[in-house]
Amino acid sequence: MTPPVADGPKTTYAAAAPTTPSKAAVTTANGTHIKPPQPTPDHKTSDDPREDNLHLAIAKHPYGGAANLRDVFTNQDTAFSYDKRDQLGLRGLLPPARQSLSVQLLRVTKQLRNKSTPLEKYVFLASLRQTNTRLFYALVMEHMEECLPLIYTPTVGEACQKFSEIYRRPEGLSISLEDKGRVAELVDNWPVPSGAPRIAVITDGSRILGLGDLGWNGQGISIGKLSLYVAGAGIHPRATVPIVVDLGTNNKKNLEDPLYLGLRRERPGTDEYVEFLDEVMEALHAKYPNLIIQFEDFTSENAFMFLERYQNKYPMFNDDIQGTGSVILAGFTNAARIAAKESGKPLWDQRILMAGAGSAAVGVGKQLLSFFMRQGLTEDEARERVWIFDSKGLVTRDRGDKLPDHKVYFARTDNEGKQFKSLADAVDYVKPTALVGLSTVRGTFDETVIRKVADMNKRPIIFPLSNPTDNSECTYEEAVRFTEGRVLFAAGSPFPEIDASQSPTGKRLIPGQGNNFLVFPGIGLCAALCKASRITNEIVTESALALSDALTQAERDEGRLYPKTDRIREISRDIAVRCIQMANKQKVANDGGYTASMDEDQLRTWVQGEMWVPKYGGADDA
Ligand SMILES: NC(=O)c1ccc[n+]([C@@H]2O[C@H](COP(=O)([O-])OP(=O)(O)OC[C@H]3O[C@@H](n4cnc5c(N)ncnc54)[C@H](O)[C@@H]3O)[C@@H](O)[C@H]2O)c1
Ligand SMILES: O=C(O)C[C@H](O)C(=O)O
Ligand SMILES: [Mg+2]
Repeated sequence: MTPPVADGPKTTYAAAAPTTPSKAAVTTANGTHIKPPQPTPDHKTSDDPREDNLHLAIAKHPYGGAANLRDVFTNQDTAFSYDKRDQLGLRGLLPPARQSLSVQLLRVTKQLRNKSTPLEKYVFLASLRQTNTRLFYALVMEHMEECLPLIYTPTVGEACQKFSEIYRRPEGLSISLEDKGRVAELVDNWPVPSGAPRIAVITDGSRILGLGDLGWNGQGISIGKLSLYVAGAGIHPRATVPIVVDLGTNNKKNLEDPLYLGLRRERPGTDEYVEFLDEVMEALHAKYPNLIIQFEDFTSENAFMFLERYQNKYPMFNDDIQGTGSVILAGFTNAARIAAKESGKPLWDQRILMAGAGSAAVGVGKQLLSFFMRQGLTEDEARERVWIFDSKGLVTRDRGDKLPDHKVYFARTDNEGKQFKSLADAVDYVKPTALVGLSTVRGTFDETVIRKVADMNKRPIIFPLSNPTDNSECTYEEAVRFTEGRVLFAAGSPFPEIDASQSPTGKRLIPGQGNNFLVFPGIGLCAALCKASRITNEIVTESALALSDALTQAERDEGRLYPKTDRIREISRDIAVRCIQMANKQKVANDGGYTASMDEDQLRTWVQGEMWVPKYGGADDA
């Protein structure tokens, strides 16, 4: 993600030999025999030099010497062999000892653990990524559960709030409104000598987690999400582009902060905004036609507007609407199965009350409809089982305020003129089996609310999903205490487990983390590998079903609703496989029939082989 050395000739790349399953001819649905396409070394579907696959092998740096130490992708630091040191002119530029990646890992793990605050750890990890990318990813992958809350929620939230203050080196692409009319030039400046970037995460910084408008500082979110694409789905780090579109900020604190690195102006009106985003999307797509663009942390109205505007035009998706919808559908399905089994009620007999009516809540609400519809309910019957509640109360058609478009679909018409201003009153009225929190407000699920839902249900489902941790509608400890340990729980940010000795049930209790990071890497991996021309709603729903199916019996026995996070690569691979199959079914895969020609096992082997692994030597070596 960090640009390579700015001066000197560019690093050259060559594609590594891909792993391809051996295949004989296959019979198509219409009975003709086709030989699977013989993939070129990088599965190119055209001769366009930008159509590289995920393996971007790095050849020797032509200028050698110190350039190899400064290029974050080729740097091996103390692991450079003595031969390589001679070959590259590195003698004398490194300490005499030669150490392996595993010894380097011991050192950086120690250095990480010696930092006292999460933010210091974040800065340490960012500096490592900006110095030796492979070592950074090896560290993150070896200690996934420890590093995830540092490079992602909750610490990434604090990092974004202080992003200008903790700035060390530029990372990613910053496209500001002042670049209007010349965005293509900026995109051209992105340093990828050969091979194309495959995944971009783009934010305008206007709604970072539950922390509001952070302006340019939101770039930390794009970087954090893409780190998970690499660590969690094996996208090559060189193939990722974190983007912030800086249109100014309405955050006074930032505007008055002398260290703030973004544009010092307030945000423009919608027309200017849309015109600018159109230019950005056109420029990115023109240069990189297969680039998958993930929209992240836009204010809800803009999130919906851009999804509608671009989803049938570019390979893009909105993570907060679609990724969140998918991950919650998966966890909810798993929770509902447990609740139904223990209560003896039918699986579809769920009533979901959502606190929050923004992009995340409406995205989740819409995705949850497919849960009910798979049980045989019609769309209208399914919709009747979802209530949304915002800062003004239960969302009804006759509440008296003008509802934005995205709330209208779930606005109730069956409330007989009654309005419900407090969540506790809404709980009495709705009698929910499940509470889903996407309100950004800590304490929304207070003791009264949780106890009411606990009284109504044998196994209440409570998902406080707002991020970061301080914005979570309730803590795990509270949910457990107020339900005597009966809660089926998932939160957006990680919460600690409850030890058997502290647990009201006498058993160890494990909270779920219902966060879109469990699905977006797999969706993106699918789209990048099959060169999807669109990311359809069906692909997103398939990612939820694949995630739900990924839970093992051992994980179910532990009471988990989601797979363990240290299995993220396996999960992303399996999600990618199912999504590629769906992409082929929907004819949006654009790889010349290559992935369509494989059966599921072959596809899994191939996807696994395409996933980048941080190591020295081999294709990636300097
Ligand atoms: N877990 C995940 O994977 C995930 C994914 C996406 C978003 N989120 C989180 O969801 C939150 C919301 O995101 P968004 O884009 O929808 O934001 P948003 O600001 O558009 O929506 C917030 C909604 O909450 C409502 N609200 C405010 N105060 C409330 C209260 N006291 N009670 C009930 N509702 C209240 C608002 O009226 C609004 O409808 C953020 O904190 C974000 O971090 C989590
Ligand atoms: O970034 C996250 O942790 C999840 C989600 O996309 C959010 O906006 O909160
Ligand atoms: Mg988000």
